[in-house]
Amino acid sequence: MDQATNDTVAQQELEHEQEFVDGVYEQLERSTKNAQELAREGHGRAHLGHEGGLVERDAMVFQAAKRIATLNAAHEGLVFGRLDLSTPGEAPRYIGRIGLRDEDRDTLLIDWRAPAAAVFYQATAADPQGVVRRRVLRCAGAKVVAVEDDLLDSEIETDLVVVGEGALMAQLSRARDRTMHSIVATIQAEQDKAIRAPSKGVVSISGGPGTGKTVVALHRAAFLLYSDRARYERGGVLIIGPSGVFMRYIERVLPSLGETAVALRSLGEVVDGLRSSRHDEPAVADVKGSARMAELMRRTARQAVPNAPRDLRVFYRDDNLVLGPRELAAVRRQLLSQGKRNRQVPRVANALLDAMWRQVRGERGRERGREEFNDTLLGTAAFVDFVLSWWPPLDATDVLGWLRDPEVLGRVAEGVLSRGDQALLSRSFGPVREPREVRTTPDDWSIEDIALLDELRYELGDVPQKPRGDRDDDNDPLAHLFDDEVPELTTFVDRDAPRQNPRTTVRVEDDGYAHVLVDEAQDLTPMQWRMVGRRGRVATWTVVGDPAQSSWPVPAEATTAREAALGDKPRHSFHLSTNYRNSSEIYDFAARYAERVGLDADLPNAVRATGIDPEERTVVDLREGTHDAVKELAGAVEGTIGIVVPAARRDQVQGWLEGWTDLAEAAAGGSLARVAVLTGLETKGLEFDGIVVVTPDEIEAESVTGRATLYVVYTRATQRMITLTT
Ligand SMILES: Nc1ncnc2c1ncn2[C@@H]1O[C@H](COP(=O)(O)OP(=O)(O)OP(=O)(O)O)[C@@H](O)[C@H]1O
Repeated sequence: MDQATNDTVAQQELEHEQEFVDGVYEQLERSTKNAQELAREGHGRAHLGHEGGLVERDAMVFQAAKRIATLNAAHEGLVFGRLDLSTPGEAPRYIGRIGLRDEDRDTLLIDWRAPAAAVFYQATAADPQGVVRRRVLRCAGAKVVAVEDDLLDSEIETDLVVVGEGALMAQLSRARDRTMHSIVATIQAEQDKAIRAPSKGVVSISGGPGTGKTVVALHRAAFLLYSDRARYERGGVLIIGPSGVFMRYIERVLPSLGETAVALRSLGEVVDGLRSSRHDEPAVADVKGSARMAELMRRTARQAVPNAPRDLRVFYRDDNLVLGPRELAAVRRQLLSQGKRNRQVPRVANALLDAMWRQVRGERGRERGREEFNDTLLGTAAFVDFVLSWWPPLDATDVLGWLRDPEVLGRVAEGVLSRGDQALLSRSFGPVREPREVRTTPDDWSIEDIALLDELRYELGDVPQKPRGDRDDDNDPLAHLFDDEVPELTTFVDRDAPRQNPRTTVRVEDDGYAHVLVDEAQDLTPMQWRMVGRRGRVATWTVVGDPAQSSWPVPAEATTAREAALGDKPRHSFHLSTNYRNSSEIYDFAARYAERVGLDADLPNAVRATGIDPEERTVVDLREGTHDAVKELAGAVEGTIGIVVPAARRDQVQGWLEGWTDLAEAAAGGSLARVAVLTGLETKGLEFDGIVVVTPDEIEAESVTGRATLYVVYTRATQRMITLTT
């Protein structure tokens, strides 16, 4: 066929597909209207006047709202695939982001996750699995702009035409914007296997940079929700990634696949009510992340409250009752031997009463009996105040704050941390604060502290919930402490604690999920594995990572913690071997670096060549050199540009960038929005069309794992990379 004929054929195919796609969008409109109608009808049920009507209403409105959300989310690129099969007379199958039936309930569009769509991803020329032609439709909104075909079975006599250059290459060469996109149209066979792996135990997905680990893991989450919706929607799916920037980068993928029932959390946001985006400096982070901190937290959770009263004195009838430090220490030990500290809150008063009752010798006191003794003391303000300040319900943030006192830190760190490590911790926590005067704020905590706080939450336990209904008040002299009628003790937790401390955590028993997906798993510290592990005790897991990109200095310790978190669940491993991100020139450069510095890297195969090698420049003036490099890239690439800098230069370079007005003019759209300044660690998981690496040797020297970080940096660019050395 000559070129003109080729173009005509391609045009005819486009028009033909457009007709089909138009029909699908019309059906989408009808389905949305039907769902809205259902929602309205559901609301009507509430007027039926009986309770069943309300239940029905809730169920109908809920189902309708879910359907409407799915239909709305599916608009962009709704139809993306078509399969022509070798079975004579079988109509082509169209594949979409969601499944759709027409008014006669006949299948119009197959959900990409359905078994009938699997061959779309798995068929190859070597093993066509009954597929003659696979077609990818590229759409802009509802308009079909291109079709890309693969003829898989050339043995079969067919009049099907084949157009396009290949969907994958077209997809890989596109300009990058600030968010990750779904790859439903071009999932590759090895990726598809990991996505559709059965939901048992732990699925680990490994592979070098840019092999699609993140995007595959997200599609797997969507697949699990589709294949076992009741279980995963009810139990929840938790997705953990390294940073807030990364979470924002990936957050659109799942909604674009029609899934919204997923919790996306960075490592600084895993604990409800706490949020941190600040890392400690590497040396401090190494101490805080180490498994030794578990013992330190255990000991801290058992310390006496700083500034708590040291003795309790009450005069009862004829006796002067005194519990001094020794007696109080014995009561403390006895309470702690019965379980977690906060769980003992309802028992504290009784334990103290027991210890004091033993001192009642006077006849008048003995005669009146224990019950009256209890009533009298529980009605005494001094006693109640003592209970509250000696054994208050504790929040993890308060308890971690105790370590600001070097004396407390020295006590709990004895034999666990060296003096040098203790000094690092002290410096990071800052000076002692007056309890209850200067409260801690969320900004006080680093990402590394969040895992310590979680450890403390579990060590402290929850204050038992107020017993309801089945309380045995007669036999439990303290049951009334949990009754609304005794305001002081009850409302301290309910009212004062949340007001003074907006970070009061929810109960630990609410933490579990049905599926936990950990991305960039090679970077979790042992303490973070403990934190994440607690969320997935009964969950199925997907664990994604590349050991060569790890910035944790003691891999063996992290492996042990990871194994403990995953327990004895069965494991299934998948390995991805093609780098879809970097041009082959850029990846060759990165791979050579990895070999040179002795990283044990898993080197994937980069499939896309651009003919442009990365450039290593030596500059006299770094500011000017950076400016010129960014300007050059702004002209050369359409999408995002990353300026990667050592942490110590971040503010400086950010300042330069803000002053470069000529760059804003040069950048497309007259804005610098597509240019970002990041540290090496912050680039984890992200990608940019162009990268300027400012002083790579300084990035490498920044931490003991600086070489792995620099390798990560070298594998972020899709099109162009310039390194600058002075
Ligand atoms: N089958 C595919 N079709 C189109 N694009 C793909 C495919 N697989 C991966 N990509 C693209 O390749 C890029 C890299 O993917 P991703 O970020 O998931 O890789 P990764 O293995 O997690 O990388 P890293 O470990 O380096 O952070 C993304 O832009 C992704 O959309």
